[in-house]
Amino acid sequence: MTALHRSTDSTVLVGGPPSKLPTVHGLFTLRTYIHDGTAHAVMSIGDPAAVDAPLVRVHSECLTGDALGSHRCDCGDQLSASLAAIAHAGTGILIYLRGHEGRGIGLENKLRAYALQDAGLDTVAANRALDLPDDARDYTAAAAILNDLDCPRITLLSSNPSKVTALEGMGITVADRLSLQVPDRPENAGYLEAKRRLMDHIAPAEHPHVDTTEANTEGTGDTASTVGTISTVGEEDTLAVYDTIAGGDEVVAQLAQSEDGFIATSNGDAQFVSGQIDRAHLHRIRASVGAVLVGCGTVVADDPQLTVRAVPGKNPVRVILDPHGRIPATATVLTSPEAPTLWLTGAEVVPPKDIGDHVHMVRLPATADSEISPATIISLIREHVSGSILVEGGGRTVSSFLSAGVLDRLFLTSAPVLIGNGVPGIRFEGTEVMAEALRRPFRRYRFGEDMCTEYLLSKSASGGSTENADRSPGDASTA
Ligand SMILES: Nc1nc2c(ncn2[C@@H]2O[C@H](COP(=O)(O)OP(=O)(O)OP(=O)(O)O)[C@@H](O)[C@H]2O)c(=O)[nH]1
Ligand SMILES: [Zn+2]
Repeated sequence: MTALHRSTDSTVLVGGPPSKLPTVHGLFTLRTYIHDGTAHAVMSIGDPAAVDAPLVRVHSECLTGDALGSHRCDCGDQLSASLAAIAHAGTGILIYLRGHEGRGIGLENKLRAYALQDAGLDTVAANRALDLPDDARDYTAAAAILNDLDCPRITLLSSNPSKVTALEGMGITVADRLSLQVPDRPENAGYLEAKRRLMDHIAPAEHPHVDTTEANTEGTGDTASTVGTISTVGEEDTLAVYDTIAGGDEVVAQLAQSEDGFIATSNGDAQFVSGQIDRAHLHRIRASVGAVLVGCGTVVADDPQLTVRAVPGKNPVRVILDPHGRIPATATVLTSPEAPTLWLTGAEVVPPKDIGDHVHMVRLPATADSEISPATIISLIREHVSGSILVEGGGRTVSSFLSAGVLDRLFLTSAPVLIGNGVPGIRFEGTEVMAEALRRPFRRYRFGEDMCTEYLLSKSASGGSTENADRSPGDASTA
């Protein structure tokens, strides 16, 4: 890299000296590149020139989204998702293109366009009403910078195919394009929809992209070396585990809890412990199973729909474990026919009169201590539904299935929040000796801010879907 360069279009490109930039995502190197009188900021990690097709984000300046925290657009989310992805990869470049504000029309015009959008126009129509181009951005500087950094072949983080075309038109090879996974926000849903409909932006698949390259290596429980990750980029991969669950007859559990082990506050407020990616993950599991089971406490507290909404897919049969008929007649699972409901109740429970056709009451066997074993419940469900079963909540139900040893797989998501006291997540009678505590092969995924640990509890789960599982620390132990 030199301080003075002639770029491809013979405009002078001047690179400034690198300095350190510690960020929430990690330590980057920052330098400016002045191109045609505009200073662009270039952040990098590692030695991008040394790898084939490093991750590159070519980010268009957006004062409102990047700096002011606006949710009108997805720029701020894309910026931080790309920095996180680059930091996670350990190598990559973010080129922050100044002068691109408002797709090149400048801040003042963008705000004029916003005012028109407030009055009902979409993002393209608003530009046109102002006699401005749909997209006035020029990527010459980005191509020149990439050439100067010796990175003419890249993996581009973007949902915009015309960015790929523009860069390729200037001699950059886009070996791959990855969409960034950013949160769904009601405030920018219309804008994103318009970008997809009118500007050919590609919607990312609504599932996490997994990278388990670091997952679960052999060792002695050294956490640093046993962390696998899901990066939030990418749309090409699904978690292979969803296919395994969909094609099998496993008992899978999922629970999201705070770092200190609670699923809700002491008032029962559970909105929202974990983030959008974990929610998409949960919906993806729902779409992969034949039945989803919750305890009556969850229905009473949350009135869940238990349907598949965040991803495409079929609704599973909803199974409510309610020995004493505690759920109200107004519960969504009883009143809304979007999916069949199996209502597991005691013999004495009288159903409401106008119960919907989608509800099938299944009587639980009478037991001496009124505690029906998880194994009995599973076989009862299997009499009515085939495929895998998801045990979704609450904490008591999931914990009892875990400690009864009937789970094949547990996804336990830990959110970076401390509730202090509240509705407990996983709790079961523990061991006195640490060496006897429950350890199993596991994989870890990063769902944005959340960390999901997938415990491979049964032999079939470990053998079935992970190459690494049988080399893991916990495999030999039992509890
Ligand atoms: N004119 C105009 N510009 C907007 C509007 N909303 C966001 N922008 C600008 O759009 C630019 C970002 O472009 P986007 O279309 O969101 O995304 P992209 O960079 O083309 O594609 P990605 O690489 O997927 O992010 C930024 O400069 C924003 O300031 C709007 O409603 N009108
Ligand atoms: Zn923006």
